[in-house]
Amino acid sequence: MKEFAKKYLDLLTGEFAGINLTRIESPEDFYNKQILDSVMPMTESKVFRNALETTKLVVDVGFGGGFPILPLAFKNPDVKFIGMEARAKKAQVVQSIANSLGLTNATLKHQRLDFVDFDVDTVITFKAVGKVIDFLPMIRTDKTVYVFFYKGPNFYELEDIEELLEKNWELIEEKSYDVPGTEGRVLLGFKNRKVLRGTLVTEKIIKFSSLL
Ligand SMILES: C[S@@+](CC[C@H](N)C(=O)[O-])C[C@H]1O[C@@H](n2cnc3c(N)ncnc32)[C@H](O)[C@@H]1O
Repeated sequence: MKEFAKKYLDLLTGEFAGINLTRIESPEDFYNKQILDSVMPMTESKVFRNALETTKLVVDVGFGGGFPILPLAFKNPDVKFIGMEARAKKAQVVQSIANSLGLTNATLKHQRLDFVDFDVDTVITFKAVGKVIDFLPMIRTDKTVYVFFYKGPNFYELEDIEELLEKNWELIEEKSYDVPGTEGRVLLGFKNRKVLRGTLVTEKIIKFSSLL
C-alpha cells in the first residue's frame, strides 16, 4: 500500500500537478488522510465488507482526485469499481492515473448521480461529497443498494437523518474509528427499504447497466 501511495502522490504532484486534485502534499498526510482513510472501512466494518462481497460492484460518487475509489480498487482486484464525477476534467485525469497505477478494475465516468437509474444491486460510496440528506434522496433504484458515507466525528451535530430513516432508508452501519492524522471518522451505512424514485423527474435518466 505504501508503494501504491508513493506512485499515486508522484502522479498527482508531478505529471498531473496543476489540475488541483489534492491539497495534501506531504507523503505522510497523503497516506493517512487519503489512502488509509479510503480503505479503513474494509478493516473496520464487517457490514461494508459483506456488502462488497455480495455485489462485487462499487460506485463511488464525487471521487474528485480518486478517493476512495482508487485505493479501494487496488485493495479489491476482484471487485468492479465505477466512479461518477460531475467534473469532466477530473474524470479524464483520474482515469489516466488509474491506468498509470495499473488498475484494470476501475472505470471513471463523467456522470452526475442525479441522472442515473441503478438497475443492478450495488454498493455506493460518498467521501467528502456533501450531506447525507442531500445525496441519499437523489438515488433512484428498484434494486437493493448499500450506501456508505465517510464522515467526521461530529456528524450528528452537523446533520439530521431522522427523516430519511422514517421513510425509505434503513441504517445498517454506524461505526467510529481512528485514522491517524484525523480527528476520527464515522462510517454510516444505509440500505433502501423500497423502490426509490429519485428527486429529479427528467427524460435524461440513464440506466446504470449501460455504463458497465
Ligand atoms: C470535495 S470533492 C471530494 C473528492 C473525494 N471524494 C475525496 O474524498 O477526496 C467532491 C466532488 O463531488 C463531485 N460532485 C458533487 N455533486 C455531484 C453529483 N451530483 N454527481 C457526481 N459528482 C458530484 C464534485 O464535482 C467534487 O469533485
